[in-house]
Amino acid sequence: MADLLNEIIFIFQRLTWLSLLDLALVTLVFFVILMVLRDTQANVLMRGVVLVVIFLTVLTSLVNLPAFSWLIKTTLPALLLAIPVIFAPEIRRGLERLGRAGYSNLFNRRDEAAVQAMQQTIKAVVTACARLSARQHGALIILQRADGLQEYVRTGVHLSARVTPELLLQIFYPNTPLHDGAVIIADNRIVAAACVMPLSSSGILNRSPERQMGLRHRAALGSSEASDAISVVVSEQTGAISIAHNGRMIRRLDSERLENILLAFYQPSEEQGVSLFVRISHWLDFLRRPED
Ligand SMILES: Nc1ncnc2c1ncn2[C@@H]1O[C@H](COP(=O)(O)OP(=O)(O)OP(=O)(O)O)[C@@H](O)[C@H]1O
Repeated sequence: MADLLNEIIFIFQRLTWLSLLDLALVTLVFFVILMVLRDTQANVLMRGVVLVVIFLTVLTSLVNLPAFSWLIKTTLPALLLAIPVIFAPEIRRGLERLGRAGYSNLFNRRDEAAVQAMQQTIKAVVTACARLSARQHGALIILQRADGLQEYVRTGVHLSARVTPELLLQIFYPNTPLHDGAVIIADNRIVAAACVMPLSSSGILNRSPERQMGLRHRAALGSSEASDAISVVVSEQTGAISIAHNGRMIRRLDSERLENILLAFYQPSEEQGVSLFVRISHWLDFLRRPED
């Protein structure tokens, strides 16, 4: 312990402006990495790795374990190299998001027409969901945000149509050619129907009291894990409307709550409020669940 303290004092005594700049650059690199990995599964792994590295460094500096130290020194770089390989898709998405955030902040001032178009799209989705729910017609609607969904659009039937409740009702009418799969909405257009979305592997739906949740809900959750899209799902069995975002699902929404949540997601200046709002909704949903 005394050795460690001496080492720390030794390091502080030798601090210069240059070494401070050196430290600042390393901190900046870590900051950028964490920003890129924010809200991805790689972030959780990264935190785990950092904790393990800190723990092992402290352990090997406190206790003299030569063989163990050798093992750590030789395996750790390989482990660090493996992370970008394992999480290549998440890192790519994070970098894309970072690039787009800078671009949209600089050049994308939302005009009134864009806001109105977005509100109309949300209204159409909400109206369609309310009717689908009343008829107990299953539906899965994916609202694209910053992350592109082209790879999933390719799995479905290309449409490029205006978003209207009538069209959504028609698409999800049982036993019609397009009713199986998801509708993807991007830039206020229905770009495709009957799309195959990624299934969630997080197991959240299995851990929930509602074990009957099947593939449609897993696809809704999976889409929200694989991108920043918002999934709206109407259950064929119960007519219940749910929203999935960022790997979380808010269940049993009425039209008003659905509309409020969707509108909140599209208010760029209220990012903080959105997450708080969604968290509160999620919490209320959790509290309500045992009564159902
Ligand atoms: N990967 C997928 N992408 C998009 N849609 C899918 C996918 N897998 C299944 N679906 C849709 O989900 C339907 C099957 O739903 P299932 O009954 O298993 O789900 P559920 O979550 O229990 O929903 P519901 O409450 O509506 O029955 C399929 O007919 C198909 O339309």
